[in-house]
Amino acid sequence: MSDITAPGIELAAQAKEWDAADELSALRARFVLDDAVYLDGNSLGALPASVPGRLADVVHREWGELRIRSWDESGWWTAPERIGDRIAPLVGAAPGQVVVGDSTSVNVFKAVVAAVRMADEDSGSGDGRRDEILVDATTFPTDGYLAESAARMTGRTLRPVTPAEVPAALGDRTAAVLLNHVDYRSGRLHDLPALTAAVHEAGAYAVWDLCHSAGALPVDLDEHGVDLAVGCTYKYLNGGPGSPAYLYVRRDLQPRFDSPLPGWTSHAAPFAMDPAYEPAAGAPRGRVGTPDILSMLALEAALDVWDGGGDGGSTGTGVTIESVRAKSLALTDFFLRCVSAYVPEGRVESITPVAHAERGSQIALRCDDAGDVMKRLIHQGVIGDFRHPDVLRFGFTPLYVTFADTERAARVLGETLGEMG
Ligand SMILES: Cc1ncc(COP(=O)(O)O)c(C=O)c1O
Ligand SMILES: Nc1c(O)cccc1C(=O)C[C@H](N)C(=O)O
Repeated sequence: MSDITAPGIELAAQAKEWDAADELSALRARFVLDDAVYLDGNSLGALPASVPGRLADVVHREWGELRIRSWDESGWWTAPERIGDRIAPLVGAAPGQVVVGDSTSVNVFKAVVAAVRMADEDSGSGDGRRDEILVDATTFPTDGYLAESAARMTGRTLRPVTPAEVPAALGDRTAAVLLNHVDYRSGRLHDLPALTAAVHEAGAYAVWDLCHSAGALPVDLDEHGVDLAVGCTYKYLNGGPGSPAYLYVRRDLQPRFDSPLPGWTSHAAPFAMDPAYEPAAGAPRGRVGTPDILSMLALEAALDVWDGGGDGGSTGTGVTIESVRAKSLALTDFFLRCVSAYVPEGRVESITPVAHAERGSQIALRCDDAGDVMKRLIHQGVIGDFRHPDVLRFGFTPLYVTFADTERAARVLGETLGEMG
């Protein structure tokens, strides 16, 4: 039914030209995709083609045949820190500072409590003089819930403020600040370097949630002196549903990282089974219990996409986060251009900033009847998601989303809204 208009022909031709010139275009073949336009990688990344074979090997050989020996011989025991070191370059961290495990929610709790304990240690007496935790008032709810519990447990007050209000809210009462790098709803990218510097200026600790930025844009944790960071691996890192999250603890803070969940796998000598707890050195201090090996090794295989692996390296494509960011911005710019060409005037309003410095890798459009609109889009093979009460969210994963996908998504959106009147 699509009646491509003159601007439509021009946009479709433009998409074709950019796809042909795209240095990342070969990567799409490394994912299991169909004819649908998949713009929900900011919720659940697509399946990397390397994962099913690797998981079958883990199940049949490593578990089925080697059984208990795999903890050593197949490297299961050290998987959390080994895979942490695979994620580290994607978030600008030198090796030895990222450990994989648990959910983002659990890691938020560990990081916020540990940050407050460090603030207590700084003030000497541990008397709770720094009695406030600031939290992003617009955060994905789990971070707010966990920060509230962390505050209650450490005897602090939780103060929700928007990221823009953080500099003015900081002071000598602030112990820790929990922020999102990219807002899950609007797609707004917050100024991590400036906000981290402001938190430090106030003598407090910065905890960043990287769920919506890691794998989509440079984070540069080490360069900006971030204290602690957490993030999930099932969005832009394509680790699979419920794949384990990660925790970054800056190297010089590791000896002071006092986990509120000191499980036995974070012990310096776990197999000594010592009743007295002695924390491991380095990133493994952030571990809790037995790692979830199946999910973790699926994630490890998924990360092959980044280093030209997954196909034996035959394409030899080393993917840089900078090239991913450049394509992400080109895709979201192009989507906004196509939306203004195809969508009836005034029917949607972008709540994602136009400025590149303030944009993550998604476009969020405010739209009447957004829930109904998204159902119709999905029915026509354009998969985004709906966020209550009126937001259409479209996530752009540069590893597999094309410019042709982008043009088609906007065109179908325009047609759908045109039909709905
Ligand atoms: C910013 C942010 N933090 C945390 C989470 C969720 O964490 P968890 O993996 O613990 O469900 C999400 C999405 O689910 C998120 O978008
Ligand atoms: N983690 C999710 C899940 O288990 C089920 C459905 C959605 C999710 C999500 O990741 C939601 C996502 N963080 C968001 O930005 O809305």
